Amino acid sequence: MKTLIIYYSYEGNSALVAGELKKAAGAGPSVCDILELKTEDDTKRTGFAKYLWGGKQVFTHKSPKLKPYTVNIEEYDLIILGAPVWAGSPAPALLSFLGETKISGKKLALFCCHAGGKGKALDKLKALLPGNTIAGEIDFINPAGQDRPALTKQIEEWVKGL
Ligand SMILES: Cc1cc2nc3c(=O)[nH]c(=O)nc-3n(C[C@H](O)[C@H](O)[C@H](O)COP(=O)(O)O)c2cc1C
Repeated sequence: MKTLIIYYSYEGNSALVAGELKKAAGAGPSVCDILELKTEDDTKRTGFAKYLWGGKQVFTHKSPKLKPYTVNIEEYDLIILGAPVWAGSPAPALLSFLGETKISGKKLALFCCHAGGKGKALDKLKALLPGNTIAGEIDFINPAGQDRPALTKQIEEWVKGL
């Protein structure tokens, strides 16, 4: 089984989940690669400016330019896609990736991180991935602030079911 995790994280929560997923999906003989999406503009904003800047991207459908990456989707049996929720949608950086890289006929699993209001983020993500099989979806409430062993266990269980 060869798995690829593709994720974007602005504040580390989705990165934490991706790291735990890699440990779980890469256990034993399985192989798990990881692709972190990074935006050209990697300025760290805080407070109200952060929500204004991020929310504007969502509402104007302006997906940011990504830093160069290489990926060969066809190599993988399972692709896990994840991002934080921004204004009820997947963070635009993940949408930039999906606009550039066609994923079709694959087995996928989706995750998102949020602060308690995931809205329809995972449904919106699924709508962008027609022609694939969605094997699982899961969401986490700011996991960086939660009990780590419980998170690890939850992720191991989820990965087993994919
Ligand atoms: C621009 C912006 C918009 C956000 N919108 C939402 C939202 O609609 N609902 C929610 O529950 N959390 C929202 N959040 C909080 C993040 O989804 C949450 O903290 C998540 O765990 C961050 O993941 P990350 O650390 O991987 O970036 C927003 C955060 C930002 C920066």
